[in-house]
Amino acid sequence: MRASLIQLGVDPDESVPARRERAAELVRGLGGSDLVVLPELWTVGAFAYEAYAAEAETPADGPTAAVMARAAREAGVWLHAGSVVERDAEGRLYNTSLVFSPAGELAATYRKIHRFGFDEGEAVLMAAGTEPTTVRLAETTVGLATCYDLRFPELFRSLVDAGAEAFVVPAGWPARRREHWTLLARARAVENQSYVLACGTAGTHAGVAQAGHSLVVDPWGEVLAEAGEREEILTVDLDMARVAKTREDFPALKDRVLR
Ligand SMILES: NC(=O)CCC(=O)C(=O)O
Repeated sequence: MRASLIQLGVDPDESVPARRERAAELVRGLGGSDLVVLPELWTVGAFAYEAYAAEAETPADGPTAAVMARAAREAGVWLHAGSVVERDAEGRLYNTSLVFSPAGELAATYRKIHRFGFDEGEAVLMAAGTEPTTVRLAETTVGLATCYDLRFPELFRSLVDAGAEAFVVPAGWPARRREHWTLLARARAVENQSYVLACGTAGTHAGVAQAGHSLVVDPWGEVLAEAGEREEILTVDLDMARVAKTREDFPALKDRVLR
């Protein structure tokens, strides 16, 4: 599977509609990939809490879904379009990831389960998702997680139990905890003997400098590709047979005692 991660810059001087169109253009340029990934809340900015409500949309037919569905279709790729601020029928907000098929159909959504901010920001403005989610794409079972979820290994283990061979993790991770980002992405890959595709944002929004450093980690924990701090696209060929091979050669997952 050829996967491309778009480490998008979130610049407060660029309007959300302009960024949507720019992201769509980047997706259209990646037509040779099987899967394209965008970061967490790249429209509004993960830390731009005061803008969440104004930018909230519906996952099925909101402005981001419309532009991303078209981009997936025109590029002929599976598109993990990162996450948007979702508003549900009761007015609750969620941090919701959207996955589109190459036909431009919404194939999966995932509401972020672990909200960041302790007693402020996302943790109080958003409701928590409750459903660990996998999606079958390009002959691969992919587990979905978002940013802060990376700190909760039990979520990833539940995704492995549901068949995940790779995890896609869109994020808006701050530069001041970059070491944690890299370490946790590698840990989730090693302990679950799975690929990790972790796609963050670049730039500074709401006064929070973003880490960038999106990375792709193989099931042995090796970093196959890592971005710098600026906007960048990573393209990596993943040998999905390596998941089964790693699990067979070093069968630690079979030695689990606690379930
Ligand atoms: N957007 C986020 O979930 C940020 C997570 C974070 O900053 C951290 O876990 O550290």
